[in-house]
Amino acid sequence: MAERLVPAISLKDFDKRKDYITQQLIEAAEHTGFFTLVDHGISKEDVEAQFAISKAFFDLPAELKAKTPHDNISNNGWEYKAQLRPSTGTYDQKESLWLQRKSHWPSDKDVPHFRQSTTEFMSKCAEISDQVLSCFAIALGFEEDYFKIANDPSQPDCLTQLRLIHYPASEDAVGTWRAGSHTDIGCLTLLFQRDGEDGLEICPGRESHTSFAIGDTFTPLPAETGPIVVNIGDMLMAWSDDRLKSNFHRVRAKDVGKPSSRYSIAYFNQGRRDFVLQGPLKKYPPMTVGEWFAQSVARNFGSQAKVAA
Ligand SMILES: O=C(O)CCC(=O)C(=O)O
Ligand SMILES: [Fe+2]
Repeated sequence: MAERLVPAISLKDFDKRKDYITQQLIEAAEHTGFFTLVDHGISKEDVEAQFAISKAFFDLPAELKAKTPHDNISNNGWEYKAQLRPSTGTYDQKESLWLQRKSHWPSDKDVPHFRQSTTEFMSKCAEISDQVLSCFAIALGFEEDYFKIANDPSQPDCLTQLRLIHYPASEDAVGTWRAGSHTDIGCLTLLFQRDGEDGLEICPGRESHTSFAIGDTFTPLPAETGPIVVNIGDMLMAWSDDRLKSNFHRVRAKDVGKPSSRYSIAYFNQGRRDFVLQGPLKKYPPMTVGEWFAQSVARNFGSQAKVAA
């Protein structure tokens, strides 16, 4: 394990401080890889409320969760220990619910206020993502709203998703991978954690030397309710002509004792399917986000051929 700096970047007074925030974001993205956002506009209470909604869903009996089944084509819905990781050769020890604005949602009868609260949470995540991505757009030499347009979640072809995740407590989890090492396929991920539910470990893309960072050095990133952990995905790496590297991360069960449950929430900015993706230096040929995704899924998941972050 290595000590690594994970800078905390404040989004306070974003419009007034945008130039300075842009400098901080690009410095962090180019050098440390991971960073956290504070003063981002989602209160700690709102994050806790969203986690409470997530827990209420995962506490439902399996037959009620299965009313929102996972669909391999859209990658939306509830999956239980179904994500096979090439890095570990085993299934991640977790269940998750993938959502898009227009996907199939759990009913409010099963989880009161689920849809409205979660939709509002997604909108706030979209606003924060737009702020960060507009800074990256400027630094990369794109128009300021380039990523906002490329990633507009109100458009029907937008692939952006929210993922509620639960790693169940288990007697036999010691030494297992709750989530195997990977980079996210999309553009930019906002990750919410809860106080005390550690397990996330990171390895910046710049410091990894193997295809899944196997054998590379990882650093634990302690869980805290409030700050948002941000990581760059493969799509933004391609879109920046590899200037901003995607970052490896994994979730490990504790080595001793019974690991308690862990909840996390990830918001994946994944672009609009029909948008043509190309970096400002044109290092790679132009390709639609949809084509790029299909290639990336085949590379990362081979025969399992399903979209997963
Ligand atoms: O639960 C976490 O902290 C990580 C989740 C994650 O990496 C993913 O879903 O891609
Ligand atoms: Fe991830």
